[in-house]
Amino acid sequence: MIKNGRIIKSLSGFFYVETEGTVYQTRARGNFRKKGMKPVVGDFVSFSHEENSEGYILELHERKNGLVRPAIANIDQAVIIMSTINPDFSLNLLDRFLVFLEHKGIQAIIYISKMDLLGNEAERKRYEKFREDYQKIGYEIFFDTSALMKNLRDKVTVFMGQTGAGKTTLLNKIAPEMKLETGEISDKLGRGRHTTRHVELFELAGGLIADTPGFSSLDYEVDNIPDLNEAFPEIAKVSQGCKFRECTHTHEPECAVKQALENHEILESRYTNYLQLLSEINKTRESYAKKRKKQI
Ligand SMILES: Nc1nc2c(ncn2[C@@H]2O[C@H](COP(=O)(O)OP(=O)(O)OP(=O)(O)O)[C@@H](O)[C@H]2O)c(=O)[nH]1
Ligand SMILES: [Zn+2]
Repeated sequence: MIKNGRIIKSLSGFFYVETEGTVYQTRARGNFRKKGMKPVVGDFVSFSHEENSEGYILELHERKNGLVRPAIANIDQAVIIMSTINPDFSLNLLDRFLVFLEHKGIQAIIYISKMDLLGNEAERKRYEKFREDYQKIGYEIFFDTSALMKNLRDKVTVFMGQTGAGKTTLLNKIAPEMKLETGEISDKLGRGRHTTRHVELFELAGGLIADTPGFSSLDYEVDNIPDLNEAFPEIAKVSQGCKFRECTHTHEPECAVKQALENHEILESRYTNYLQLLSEINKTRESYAKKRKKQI
């Protein structure tokens, strides 16, 4: 019998495919590897299933997006967890996460942890202002878990953030009954560099979530993005008014982005981070070009 479903877990060569509330243990047929395709958690697949025997994945359906580490496909959204302190809040890091997600076509949601550690009202106001600014760009920002939870329903969500930002704490708050499992994911699996990653989607708050243990900064490289402009939605929008279509918003005349910056319609920190990323991307390109020249 042939069925369609979604891979919700991959472990030791097996893929666990869920369809209509039942999970089937399957393997991938060898011909996927030959084609350089590998099923990953989140993939929609067709698979064969016979009574009392192992199923086989027959076909991978088209992916809308995917991450390499952890290997997950068809992600609806990512919650970026940033702490106020310990580690210190950084707009630069936040913008890097956002650019990475824009590039991947994954909707970003921002959650600020450790708001309770803020010293006074003035500090809190700064975060309110930051929330206002980023909401204008189009990003949702949450300071508390209950509002965040409502946004997890019917979505496949990944959580990302620096070590110590409070990922595990947040997951435990969202689903206290999962305490053991999140502890298990965080402590035993996928921590070491060379351990095989166990990837799994859990049902949580009416949606599916993937914890992403040991997500390192290398996993969200942003120096290979072909069109940085597009990864900054507010810059992309304004740049339609630039005189030159290929405007990089650095030195060109009649640049609408620089104009918007002057008018305080674009945040200075966003523009600074844009410039920094642009220069990193250009450096990477140059070093590739040099390498290629040497080979020739
Ligand atoms: N006061 C306060 N402490 C928090 C909050 N969230 C997390 N912490 C603390 O911050 C530390 C790190 O939190 P974790 O949840 O382990 O962070 P993590 O992102 O899972 O870190 P890794 O497991 O290293 O990836 C712990 O000591 C938590 O108790 C918060 O909202 N308020
Ligand atoms: Zn421009």
